[in-house]
Amino acid sequence: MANILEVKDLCKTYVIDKRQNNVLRNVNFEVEEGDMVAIMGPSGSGKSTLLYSVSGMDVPTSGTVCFAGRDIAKLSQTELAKVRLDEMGFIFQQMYMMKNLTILDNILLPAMESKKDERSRAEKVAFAEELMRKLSIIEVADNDINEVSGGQLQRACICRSMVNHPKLLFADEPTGALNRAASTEVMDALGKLNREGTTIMMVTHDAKVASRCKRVLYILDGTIKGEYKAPEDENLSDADRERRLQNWLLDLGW
Ligand SMILES: Nc1ncnc2c1ncn2[C@@H]1O[C@H](COP(=O)(O)OP(=O)(O)OP(=O)(O)O)[C@@H](O)[C@H]1O
Repeated sequence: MANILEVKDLCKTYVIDKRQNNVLRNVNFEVEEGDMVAIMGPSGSGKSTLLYSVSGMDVPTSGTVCFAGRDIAKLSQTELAKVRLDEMGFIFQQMYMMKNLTILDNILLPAMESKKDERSRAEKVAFAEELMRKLSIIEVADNDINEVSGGQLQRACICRSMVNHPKLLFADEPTGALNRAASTEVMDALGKLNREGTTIMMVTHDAKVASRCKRVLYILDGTIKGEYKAPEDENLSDADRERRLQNWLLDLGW
């Protein structure tokens, strides 16, 4: 499989009141097409900064980020905005949705903005509905955003992030605002999309969530301290997977 993301010697420094905060220090990693990677680490270790720096939402201080073979620092603002709209999907802990639109219309928004393809509105609607059916939320298509559960709303955000067929889905604490049952629904949805070929990179502090990923990168003080590969044995239970990851994290001082 080809690499969809290649990160080399990535550094990010914030300067506040002349004090330097070296938040990311020479971070190196790759994400292959079809992968599902979790970034874990203590609060303040740089997880979100890393996600934002590699997805073009923030500008690194130094180092390179190659997305689908292109160095994103070399793209103009317009080109980067187009790449982010057409080729990347984003899911956040806070589920930013437009209050005056239905769930379906919210999901359609990025498709309506995109100039990538020649799909008619009817084809875009059909695809949005297909995604909603896949993630079991088709029954709330015409609901307002305050007429659905937290788990349904986050699954709607996932549909919205998928509507332009992204090459890579970025998620920042996608289950952070959800209870355990809703969190399981969301991880089931992301797992299903990954098995169908979607590449996913997410930040999470939750080992149960991370244990559903194929790889875990552990970041501490802005440096990747270790990489965990989930066992491929399909007979392992979810509890076993979580226990193994927990043990690995404990060894790293989690
Ligand atoms: N825009 C910013 N300006 C200045 N400092 C920032 C900014 N964003 C983040 N930081 C600092 O960078 C460091 C890492 O923050 P970051 O949000 O990446 O950590 P995190 O691992 O995602 O934490 P958490 O798990 O608590 O969300 C922190 O010290 C934070 O204060």
